[in-house]
Amino acid sequence: MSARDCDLLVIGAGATGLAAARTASSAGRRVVVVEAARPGGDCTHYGCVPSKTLLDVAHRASAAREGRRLGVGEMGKVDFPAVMRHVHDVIDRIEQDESPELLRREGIDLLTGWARFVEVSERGTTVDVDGTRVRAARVVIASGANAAVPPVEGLADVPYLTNATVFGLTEQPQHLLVMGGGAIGVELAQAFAGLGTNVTLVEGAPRLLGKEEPQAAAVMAGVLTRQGVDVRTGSQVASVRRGPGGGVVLTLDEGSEVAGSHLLVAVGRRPATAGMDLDRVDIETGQGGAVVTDEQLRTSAPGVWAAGDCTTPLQFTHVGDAQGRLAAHNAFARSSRLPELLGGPGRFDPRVVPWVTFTAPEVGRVGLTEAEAFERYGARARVAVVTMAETDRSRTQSATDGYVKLVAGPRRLAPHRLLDEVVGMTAVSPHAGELAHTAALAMRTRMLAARLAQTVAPYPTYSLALRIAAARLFSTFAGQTWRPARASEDGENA
Ligand SMILES: Cc1cc2nc3c(=O)[nH]c(=O)nc-3n(C[C@H](O)[C@H](O)[C@H](O)COP(=O)(O)OP(=O)(O)OC[C@H]3O[C@@H](n4cnc5c(N)ncnc54)[C@H](O)[C@@H]3O)c2cc1C
Ligand SMILES: NC(=O)c1ccc[n+]([C@@H]2O[C@H](COP(=O)([O-])OP(=O)(O)OC[C@H]3O[C@@H](n4cnc5c(N)ncnc54)[C@H](O)[C@@H]3O)[C@@H](O)[C@H]2O)c1
Repeated sequence: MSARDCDLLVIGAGATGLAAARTASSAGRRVVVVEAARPGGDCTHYGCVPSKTLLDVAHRASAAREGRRLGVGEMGKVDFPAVMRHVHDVIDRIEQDESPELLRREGIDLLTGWARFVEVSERGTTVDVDGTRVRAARVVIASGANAAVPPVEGLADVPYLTNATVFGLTEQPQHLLVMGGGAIGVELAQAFAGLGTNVTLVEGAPRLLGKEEPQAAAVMAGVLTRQGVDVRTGSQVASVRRGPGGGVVLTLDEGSEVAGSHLLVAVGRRPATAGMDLDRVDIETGQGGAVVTDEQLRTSAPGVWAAGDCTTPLQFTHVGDAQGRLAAHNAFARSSRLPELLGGPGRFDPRVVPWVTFTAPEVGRVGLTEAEAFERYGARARVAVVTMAETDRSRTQSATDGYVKLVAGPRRLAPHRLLDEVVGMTAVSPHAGELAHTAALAMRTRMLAARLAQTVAPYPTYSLALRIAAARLFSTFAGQTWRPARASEDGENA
């Protein structure tokens, strides 16, 4: 049996593991990364990259078809196999930034195989990788997550797709059934519909995008329906069976049936923590098998940190990247008494994490929803909304679905309206993700919301809608002003 020694062993070469490995190697540590499959993980191969590429093509196809209404000649015919080749070309190009050769040049030793814990002690950790023993002073677990498969009757007996297989399609599905109306379900429903597939989207909860403002979900349900997606909310899939001529038939809990050629299961993601012998070394796991960590990303075992999708409900690449860097930093922190900037340990703060659903329009979000702000501050939380229909940029782009909503809250020690700060933003608009970063910057720096109102935004941009929303927190603009936040989830506010 061969053996290796290193300063840091990272389990998983996804976005999180690579961030940890690169942080430690650039600080001069000897780093080994163990990866069972290919470097890049879900984001590069089965997640962000293929889904955003597919959405981009679908948006182009939809725009080309819509162009007829605006006086542009007929276009937008889709060659599905060529689209999928393009998706894989993009993956291949991005994969080059994570290749084993490049990692080696960065001083990172990539070991292919499956990691299992053998022993953890104050002196270090031993991990087995398909027969090779790796001894490491410190370990970061970054093993990611897999598609959850619900215990629905008959599901195991029919062919179904998940994010791990849907981007491997080479023939266009004629009718795609999507189970789950969260981020994956909504993005891929719009992508396939834009490419010309019939799509039925079945969501068990009363509305789509359950983590977002109800108004955002209502806008997206309207947009998808207009694009031809059959949106069934409040419908649980009770059972699944093969269709008579192939394909799949879903029986919904209210008794109706819906048939399609393909089924995509997109009902959430489960931390990938099985098969690593975590219990053998007393690494605590919690809900759904997630590795339990503290704010410094320490696990219950000495010398072992964990980060990214295997630990957090915030399953995003940028969170994995931030946590991976932090875990590697903390693993070699100079003293627990020093602040992070001077080499002490840092804490992960989940409050100011933006995220984006990359539909058209995008749904960008950071911080609290209106209802969450009401819960925290009561009616002292204030809300200002600008609709896309009143935004000149949206009018010039014929993209008037959606709105920007800014939520402001009082400062604890200076509770005066003029000193309110931004505590949340939801934007449903083109480029909403970019607005989410502006709002995140305002929150991270605890900027006065009034400063956002005072900052000149170029005309005509979507950022101007954010500035006008900020202005409405303090005055009346075009006849509209702020209102106190409400607990109501009735979707009537936007
Ligand atoms: C369809 C889809 C679209 C998405 N779109 C976005 C988006 O637009 N923006 C965004 O921010 N996020 C998006 N996400 C989420 C994002 O992909 C994940 O948050 C991110 O990839 C998590 O990175 P990770 O490194 O923590 O995990 P992973 O990428 O899952 O990497 C974990 C790696 O660990 C390896 N591994 C696991 N166990 C072992 C073991 N015992 N031994 C060796 N190797 C092991 C796995 O093979 C894997 O490569 C999307 C996800 C999906 C599914
Ligand atoms: N743009 C992005 O950043 C992006 C895109 C895709 C995924 N992601 C990440 O991946 C995570 C997982 O995405 P997801 O969409 O799989 O999960 P999700 O948790 O966002 O949504 C799953 C949905 O499935 C529904 N559901 C559960 N069981 C069901 C059933 N039996 N029948 C019908 N509906 C059912 C739930 O009510 C929920 O609305 C996201 O939360 C996000 O962290 C991010």
